[in-house]
Amino acid sequence: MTLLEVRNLEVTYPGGAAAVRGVDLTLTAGRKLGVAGESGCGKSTLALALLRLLPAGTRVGGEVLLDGENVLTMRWGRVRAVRWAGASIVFQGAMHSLNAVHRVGDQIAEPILLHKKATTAAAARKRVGELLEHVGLPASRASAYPHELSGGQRQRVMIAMALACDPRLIIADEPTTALDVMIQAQILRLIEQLVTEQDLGLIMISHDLSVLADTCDRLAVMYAGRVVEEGPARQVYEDALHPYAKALSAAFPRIGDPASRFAPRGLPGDPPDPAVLPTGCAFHPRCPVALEACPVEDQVLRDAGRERRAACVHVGAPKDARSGT
Ligand SMILES: Nc1ncnc2c1ncn2[C@@H]1O[C@H](COP(=O)(O)OP(=O)(O)OP(=O)(O)O)[C@@H](O)[C@H]1O
Repeated sequence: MTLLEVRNLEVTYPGGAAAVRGVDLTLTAGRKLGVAGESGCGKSTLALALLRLLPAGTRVGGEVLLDGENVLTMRWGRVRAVRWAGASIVFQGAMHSLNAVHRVGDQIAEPILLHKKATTAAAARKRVGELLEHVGLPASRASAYPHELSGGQRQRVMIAMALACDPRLIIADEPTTALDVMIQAQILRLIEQLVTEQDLGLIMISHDLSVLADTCDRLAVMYAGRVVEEGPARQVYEDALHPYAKALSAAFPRIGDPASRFAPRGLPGDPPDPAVLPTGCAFHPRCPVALEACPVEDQVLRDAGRERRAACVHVGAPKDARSGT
């Protein structure tokens, strides 16, 4: 069953930065969608837009259908009910997301009481203990302050908090970026396990394509606010169709491929300023296979077969148009 359907989502910040442009995404319960791309491509903006967490004055268009209800047009009272209980976000860097002066148990209990998942303090404490154990921490850690926990433990607390009101969708924005590799792997396995056990939907955001390819079923690669490629995660990672997705995946060394370890290929140039985007395909100034038409014609996602889509003139184009300039 479709859990989340994003249709033609557009986000423009005050000042004119077009951070998300015409994004369409679909997610089914129990499935994991990765969203990848360089810093500034609009990943976090997309996550924030899904739960209407963007700053006042931001222009948002399109539809975000969560269990069939459009989050973008619902009343604020309903939005507050949907946050935590319908969908919740795990942000990167738990130290900044947790309040340093409150015990972590009290912080997890807050949404539980607010959303009436427990009506007494004792029942909320019991639920906090269960949640902590569920994410691999002893219930007794509820009395700890954030600084008394390791980075991995704090991120487990954030995950427990995200699960507190039994959401159907978890949005994890760089959930392991601040952690060392061993702990990162543990947290990723935990998230995967919880998603499968509880039949949740997961949107995981990362600049690291290899992490997403390992964790997710499908992968969407963003560039300048647009999804430029979307498809089965391993295929997009190992055999990308869009030149940007190809460059991004080549930037990560592969286990078992010593050549790629020593020669990661970077992409020249920087992503464009979303307030002043290049004409045509926004990737054309950096694209190694741009054609004459690319500065003129914008590209949208096109069906590329085998459940894959890409927004490139070379995908689904007639053969004689495929020679690069
Ligand atoms: N509050 C804001 N006001 C104006 N512009 C913003 C605001 N927040 C983000 N932006 C701009 O929107 C664009 C997308 O930012 P966003 O944080 O969504 O990218 P990202 O892909 O998540 O990057 P990162 O990986 O660095 O978090 C960037 O150019 C950023 O500068």
